[in-house]
Amino acid sequence: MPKVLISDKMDPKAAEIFRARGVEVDEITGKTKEELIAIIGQYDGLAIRSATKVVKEVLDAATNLKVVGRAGIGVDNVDIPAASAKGVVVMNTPFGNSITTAEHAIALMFALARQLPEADTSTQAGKWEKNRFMGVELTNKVLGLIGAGNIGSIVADRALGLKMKVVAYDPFLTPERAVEMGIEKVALDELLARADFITLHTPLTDQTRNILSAENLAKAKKGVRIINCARGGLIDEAALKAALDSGHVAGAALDVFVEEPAKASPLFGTPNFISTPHLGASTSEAQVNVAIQVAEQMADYLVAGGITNALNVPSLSAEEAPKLRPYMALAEKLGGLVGQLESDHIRGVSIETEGAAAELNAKPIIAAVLAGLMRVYSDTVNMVNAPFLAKERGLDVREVRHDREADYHTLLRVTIKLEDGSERSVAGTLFSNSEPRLVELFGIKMEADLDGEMLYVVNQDAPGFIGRIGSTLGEAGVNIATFHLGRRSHGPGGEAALLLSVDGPVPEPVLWNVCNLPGVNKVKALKF
Ligand SMILES: NC(=O)C1=CN([C@@H]2O[C@H](COP(=O)(O)OP(=O)(O)OC[C@H]3O[C@@H](n4cnc5c(N)ncnc54)[C@H](O)[C@@H]3O)[C@@H](O)[C@H]2O)C=CC1
Ligand SMILES: O=C(O)C(=O)COP(=O)(O)O
Repeated sequence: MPKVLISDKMDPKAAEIFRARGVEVDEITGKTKEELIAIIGQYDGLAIRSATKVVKEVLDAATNLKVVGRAGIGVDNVDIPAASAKGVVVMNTPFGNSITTAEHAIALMFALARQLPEADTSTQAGKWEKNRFMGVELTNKVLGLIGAGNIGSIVADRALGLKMKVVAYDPFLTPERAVEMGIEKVALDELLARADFITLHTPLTDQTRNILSAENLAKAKKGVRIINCARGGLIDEAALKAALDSGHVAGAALDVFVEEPAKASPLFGTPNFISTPHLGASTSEAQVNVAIQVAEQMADYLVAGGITNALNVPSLSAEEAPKLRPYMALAEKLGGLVGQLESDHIRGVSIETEGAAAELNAKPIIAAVLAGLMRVYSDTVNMVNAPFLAKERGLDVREVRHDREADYHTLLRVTIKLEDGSERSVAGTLFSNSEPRLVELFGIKMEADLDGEMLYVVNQDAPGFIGRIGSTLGEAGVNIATFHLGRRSHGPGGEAALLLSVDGPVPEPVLWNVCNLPGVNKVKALKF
């Protein structure tokens, strides 16, 4: 039974779903990195929010881990390249908390416009400072969105309802989408020059880090008010403090900080500064949404191999999965065959599909070929890390779809390009739409199941050879389960190949005996 650790506070629905789906679950929150490293080895899945930092050292200790599920959106607390290299799927729940977070941004915008927290503190202190708190109206003000994705577009919609004018800086926002949203797409400098309020809704990346730097804050309109419900690190906090002190920025509301938990920021106590402790996603509705989604997605993967909302591997929808699964099994076997036969000299691989196979989503099929191919280098290779490892090794991976009449209703061909420029190709099909079957091996037509322990023999076609190999194996107590043969030329006497499946591994001395039989050119034990 797969086992999941929930390491951040999560709605109880998550644990309920895991258990209902046959996944064992432990909820242990608030662990330090060292404590997490000590226990992570026993888990197949790790369900997190923003507090758990899934860094490389944690992943290195996670010897059984298959999936990290983020009950929320931002995954900057997960080392995704390290997870990919370890073959761990990283998934999030991209929509479950977006309305809630957009509402928090709007709440903070109102709070800034009317100085609500300070007015509340003063009133409850019995001061009744009616003349101290003069606010600004939102109607007709310009709201500058930095990032107009899911959350940004909900903020825009709500702001338009408040009769604000919305401008957005987002290099990936198409002009058509901007028109559809009723907003104006602008360059960052123009946004800075025009916005009365700026709200940030981008992920934290190398491009967005310090997007509101000292320089950009200086370009902002005097009296601007800034809201950040996205990530600490998007604003230079020291520069923001200086701009608030000088009055260039009239107010700032931060839900997120460079360092969290933020317990001693220089911003604390600054007039017109409002903060919340990363509450953007904290409503009961959003937390139920993300808990249900993350548990369903992780259970789908751990129990049934379905992949939804993964950030480092192509998705496999519930509709696609049953159709693709036999192809992925075929792809992995063909990759495994060429990998075991030619592991040392492969420079490139081309994956060709024809017939029914050419209609399918090729990404999972390619990943499965690469996983089979590279399993010879490490038995921890899987569909997640295989494309990553292939890239790291400089393997040239190509996909070709053929739209032509073929001998088989569906065919997958894997061709490897070797160091010396030569190519070798294997091909397979599906029998009864579900059973992977080899149909061609390095130019020799041959039908075989690639399954269990096998022996590959290349020999000179000559009478009596099959009898000799049968007796050599029989004398060593190796039972032959199936026997497949083919030859390169149509007539006798050329190169022939044998694929035998055997009931157990063939011991090394027996392999040598087979190798020493007259006419044998090559022998290789294979395992599928
Ligand atoms: N405070 C909180 O509790 C929460 C914070 N978040 C944060 O909000 C962020 C945004 O979430 P979504 O809107 O769902 O993500 P999204 O992926 O739908 O939208 C992000 C937008 O940022 C844009 N973008 C990327 N690089 C950019 C750049 N260099 N300059 C300008 N725009 C750029 C993208 O094109 C995209 O449109 C998340 O990455 C997460 O970090 C999300 C949920 C809750
Ligand atoms: O979903 C996100 O990106 C968030 O930042 C929410 O964070 P949380 O799950 O509340 O720790």
